[in-house]
Amino acid sequence: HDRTNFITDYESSAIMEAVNMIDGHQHQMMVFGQPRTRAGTIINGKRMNEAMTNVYLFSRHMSGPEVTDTMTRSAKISCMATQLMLMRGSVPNDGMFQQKMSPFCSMPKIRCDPLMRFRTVDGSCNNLNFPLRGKSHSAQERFLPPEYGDKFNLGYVPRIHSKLGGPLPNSRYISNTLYTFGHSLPKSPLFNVALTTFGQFLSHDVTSVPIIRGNPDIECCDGNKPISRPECFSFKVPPGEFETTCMSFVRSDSAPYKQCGPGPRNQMNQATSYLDLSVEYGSTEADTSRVVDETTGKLVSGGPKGCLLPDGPSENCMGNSGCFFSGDTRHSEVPELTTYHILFHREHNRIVDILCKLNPHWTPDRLFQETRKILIGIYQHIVYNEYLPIVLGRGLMRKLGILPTTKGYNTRYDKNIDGTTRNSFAVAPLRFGHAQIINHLGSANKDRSLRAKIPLEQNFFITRATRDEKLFGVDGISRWMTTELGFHADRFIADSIRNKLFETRRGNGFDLAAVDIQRGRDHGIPSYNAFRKFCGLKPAGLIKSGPFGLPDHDPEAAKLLSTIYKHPDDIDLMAGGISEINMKDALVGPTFGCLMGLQFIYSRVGDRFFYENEFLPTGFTPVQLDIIKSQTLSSLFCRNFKMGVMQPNAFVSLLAGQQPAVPCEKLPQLGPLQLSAWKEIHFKH
Ligand code: HEM
Ligand SMILES: [Ca+2]
Repeated sequence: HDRTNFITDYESSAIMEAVNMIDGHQHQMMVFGQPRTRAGTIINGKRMNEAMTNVYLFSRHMSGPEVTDTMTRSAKISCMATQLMLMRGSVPNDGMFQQKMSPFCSMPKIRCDPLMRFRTVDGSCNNLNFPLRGKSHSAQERFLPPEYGDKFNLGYVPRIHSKLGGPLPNSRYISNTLYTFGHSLPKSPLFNVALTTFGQFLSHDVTSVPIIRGNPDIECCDGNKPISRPECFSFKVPPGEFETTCMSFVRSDSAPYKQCGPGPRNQMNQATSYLDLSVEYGSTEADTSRVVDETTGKLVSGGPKGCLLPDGPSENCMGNSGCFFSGDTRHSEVPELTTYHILFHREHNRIVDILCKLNPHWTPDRLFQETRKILIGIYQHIVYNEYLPIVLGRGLMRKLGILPTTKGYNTRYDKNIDGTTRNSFAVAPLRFGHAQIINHLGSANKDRSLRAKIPLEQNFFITRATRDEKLFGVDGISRWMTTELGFHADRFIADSIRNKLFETRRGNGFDLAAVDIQRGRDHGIPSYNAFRKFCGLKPAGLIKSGPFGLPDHDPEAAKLLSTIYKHPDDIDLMAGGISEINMKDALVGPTFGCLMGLQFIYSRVGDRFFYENEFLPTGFTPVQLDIIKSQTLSSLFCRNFKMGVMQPNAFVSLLAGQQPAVPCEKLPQLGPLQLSAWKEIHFKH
């Protein structure tokens, strides 16, 4: 009994001390109630890097400070109190710690309604025993415990140390070496920009990690000099490559782990982890109420003819062509991505119109929910039936048991599986798509001939091309992106994002490939070799190709890795994974394949509302399910854009000569005839 009291004292005093420290610091960081000062403006006589504005647009806090700041505060207090206790030589007791943290813990205690027919907007209560699993604004899960650089491994310092002592190699140096030297196949022989961008759309559905915010926006470079403050992790770039030799990097924001237990920093995911089109519908009730017209159940539209996304605050985009609004704030990162947002937006509204005629007695809310459920079903089917078989290979999908059947139920739900997005998955394997990005944006005519073409870097967060119906517009862009071949998914990264990401003038941009590596270290992601072992793959013993070295790299990549890293256990997951030889019939190597495979098992098996589940009334009836399973992405394109003709497999370019173009009428339909499976027999009393 005495001992318990003794521990209680330690927990309480560490937590109280942490509260004072964090609140004091938070106060310094934020001038509450003041208008936000954006990057690019002049502060203390100095102009901040304008391209930072774009970084803040991309990695911003999607919800108001009341959501994220309280969440971050709890996480910081937990982490700091853990550190204080460890410094004093006491080990935190989980239960006691959580109990003492509860007044400062902003994780909601949720009660679920087991009879709830539709998935919640924020992902909570998907798992009835663990309501917070996969919920928006919570910490990502991990495959492996973090490896940070500070004494107690709590995340105050990112992963920075080599196993042999000294620092890890510089991220820009890795990018300059590994991502440029050698011979790339210039373009994929088959796959188009629509495949690349679908990956981005899906990424934004499952992960959205904000960077730490201050007011004014945090600057992490002072000219050539990296600024030393806890929020910063800037890195050097060689002279002459960018305007300055400092590349600004702000660390990711954190969220409490479970109910604010003791432990290291864990990064926050603002999106719901589930494949639930939160990109479109939002990840909080507040977001959803902004995108839905509650008088009709439709999504609010905008644009001159009312068939684009609604207008959003112009400060959320660059340029002077206005901004849009959608469930995810990154909608205008590139116009191809906006096109996907508009694709699903239009399909939602089209389905509402039909269901409304079939079921005139349905309320707008019922129309919204039923349509959302149908569209998520179609989307999940596209992810598992069309997208992932290309990325992971059909054979591996079958082996993992995640290939959908063509008809009927395929229930694999397991309430013990956690569908939450894994940190390392979002920071490395899922970013393989960055290698597929090409250097320009285009638009095509109905015969798929090129109509216009502009450098990609002129389009980041600029809505001009999307709105310009004459030259580009969603019709022109969708015809182009289903035709234009993407880059081969290998270790070579396009100039548009490796040297010009977010630039507003020559030289002030970013290197996304280097940032990806740096982000992995920021999140404490263990090394490539640690994940090889986790996957049951042979870890590299030496840094060279062959049986004793890197078994899944070609000699050229292995040689480059050996010039970069001192020790095989230093290799960053991103660098080691993306430079592997792709698996047969896949776009990723075995390590990324393993981690993506696992995550996509969890995303499916851990989702009680997964479309293939035989769970009524949350699931579909057999007839409804077969209609969902007949749908393809190409039919969605056809229904919502002026495609004229279309190839049956939307991701394989017509230029590949593998499939004939067919008239849209030949593709699967989803009209009143098919949707009559949703007609409800309504008994009048
Ligand atoms: C032109 C297209 C794209 C641009 C400009 C872009 C840009 C970015 C940027 C700036 C970040 C944040 C980097 C950081 O600070 O850590 C990011 C993150 C990410 N990107 Fe991309 N990206 C593009 C396409 C893609 C594609 C095609 C995929 C996947 C197939 C993808 C997957 C991801 C993922 C998973 C993240 C992590 C997001 C998070 O956890 O919040 N991106 N991207
Ligand atoms: Ca989601």
